[in-house]
Amino acid sequence: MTRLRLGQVEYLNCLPVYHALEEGLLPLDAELIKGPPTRLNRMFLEGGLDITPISSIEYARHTGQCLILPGLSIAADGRVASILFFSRRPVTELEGKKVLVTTSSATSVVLLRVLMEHYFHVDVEFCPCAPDLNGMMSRGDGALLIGDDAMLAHRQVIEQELPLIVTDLGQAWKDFTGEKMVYALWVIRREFAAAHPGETAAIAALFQRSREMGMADVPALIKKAFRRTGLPRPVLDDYFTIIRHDFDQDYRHALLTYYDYAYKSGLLEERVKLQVWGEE
Ligand SMILES: C=C(OC1C=C(C(=O)O)C=C[C@H]1O)C(=O)O
Repeated sequence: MTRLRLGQVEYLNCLPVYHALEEGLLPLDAELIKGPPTRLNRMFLEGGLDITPISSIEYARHTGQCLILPGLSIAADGRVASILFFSRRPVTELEGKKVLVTTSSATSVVLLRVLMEHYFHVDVEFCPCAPDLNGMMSRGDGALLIGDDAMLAHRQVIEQELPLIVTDLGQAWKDFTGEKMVYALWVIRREFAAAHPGETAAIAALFQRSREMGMADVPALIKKAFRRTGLPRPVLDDYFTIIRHDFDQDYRHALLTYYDYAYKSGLLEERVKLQVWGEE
């Protein structure tokens, strides 16, 4: 068998799951490929990765190619702190305005579109843009950022006292639907799972173990996250409390609710069934 090619979102949200693997605390014979979500999505869908976190909206668009690894996601129950919309005016006052959306995201761009249509009731123009708060705000009236980019931009707003309103889309989604939100899922290529069932079982178990070990040593996560981003420790402490990696019934229900809205908004062509490895 050729070496497993494993994707890793290059944000802090993945640290709890990958820390033990990165540190060699668990054995992993795989090539780790880091990148922003949209790059990993593309690589996986082109066959360049065997297992990766994928934006949950991209899973829905390509269910034929993937199986979900059980018990794992990138999610939050309400406020998420890393999916943020920055605007000069309240979101409800943006009718007819242009907003910039980070090219690193797929799920959250659709989440923003759904919320604009069904919750904030405003019609805006969406333009893709590289993730850079200042550049984005110079080109429009709002900016969507995700991951570390969002957290660092939020710091900038606070430290420089920028006159921007920061809307947490996880919180807005919760206020709207009462649901949690699942931003990404770990998926495995169907062909890979069929050809290598033993390795698939081993890697699914390894991820669970790694995540348990990561969450059992939050101070180590915070130390590493501080080295990587320079974000204040209380911010990191808060983040590792609210960012979740569960995929139980509540999260599945929440994800299907999100897919329903994406479908209603014409951003998904079909209704989706979740296909989880080991449950087929
Ligand atoms: C919570 C997050 O989850 C994610 C959001 C994604 C998206 O919007 O497509 C994809 C992967 C995750 O990184 C985040 O990036 O902050």
